[in-house]
Amino acid sequence: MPGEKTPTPARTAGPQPVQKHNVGLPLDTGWVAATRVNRPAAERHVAGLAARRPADPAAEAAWLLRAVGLIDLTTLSGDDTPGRVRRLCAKARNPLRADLRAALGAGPVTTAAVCVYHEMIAHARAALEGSGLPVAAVSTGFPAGLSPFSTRLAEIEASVAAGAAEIDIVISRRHVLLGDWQALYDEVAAFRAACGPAHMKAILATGELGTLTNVARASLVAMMAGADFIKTSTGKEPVNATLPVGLTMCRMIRAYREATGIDVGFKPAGGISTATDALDWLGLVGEELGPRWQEPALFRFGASSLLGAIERRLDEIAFGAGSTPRRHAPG
Ligand SMILES: O=C[C@H](O)COP(=O)(O)O
Repeated sequence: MPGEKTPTPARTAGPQPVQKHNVGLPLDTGWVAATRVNRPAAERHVAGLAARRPADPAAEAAWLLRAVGLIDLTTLSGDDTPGRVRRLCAKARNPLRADLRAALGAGPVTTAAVCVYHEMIAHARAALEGSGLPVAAVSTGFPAGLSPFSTRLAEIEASVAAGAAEIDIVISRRHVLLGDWQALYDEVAAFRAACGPAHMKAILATGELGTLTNVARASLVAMMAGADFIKTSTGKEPVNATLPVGLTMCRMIRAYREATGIDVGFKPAGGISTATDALDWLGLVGEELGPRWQEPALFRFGASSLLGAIERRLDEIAFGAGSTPRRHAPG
């Protein structure tokens, strides 16, 4: 692990196959009510992932190269500037140094996308021109999702018009906490309609949903309402992506697929910042959903600092321990 076999070292750089939209289902409240999750069982299950990380450095490097191609490289800060976004996009186009790729025998690689606030879409689009890399925009009053509903819809429409190919919406947590599944369904379905041709990722903000049962039910309702991806967190909650939450969401993606034949993508996000985190998440989706969920059409890491950590670990593998301080600025 993570997965049945070592992957090809690096995915081809550039545009990736686009997954068809999830057409959704009418809200099935019976299915939602019957869905429950046992937290101790979920915690026991994910505790085994560490033991299944790749044992040899070549396999680890291959999985880490795979992980680079799955990152939605993100900046979501109040002090974002066009210059910061341009530097981020340069990194997305060319995430690993040529000497490091050569030492690892890897071909060209890019991240999966760049993820920014609405105001930065035009700058990201300009900086990514010709690369085929999509721009994802967080939306609907990210991160809290508490602006007026009409404003949230207008924000989606403005971001699609500005060229965002992927829209990361946030749900109203209160609908989950109050068990108002119809309100959640209606909200996500309206967001889906506003996205038009853009792919929609539904951020559940799982750290604010209280229980894994709520995470499972919210996942199901978001998929019924047409989410193309379900995403754990904004990165701004006190608790962001955790493996028990990830297991729960993967199991719901599997259940939805078994019931409908529709593949919904998964995006863990928030606090994923080490190479071993990346290996554990890839192991989880490989075990629960299979190798198609280790490709960018169905899996993304939402992360601002994961790429640097992977690069440092690949450096150690390629050039030996002690290489990192010479090659990377601290931090
Ligand atoms: O969607 C992406 C997250 O906001 C990134 O969170 P992070 O800064 O903890 O990696």
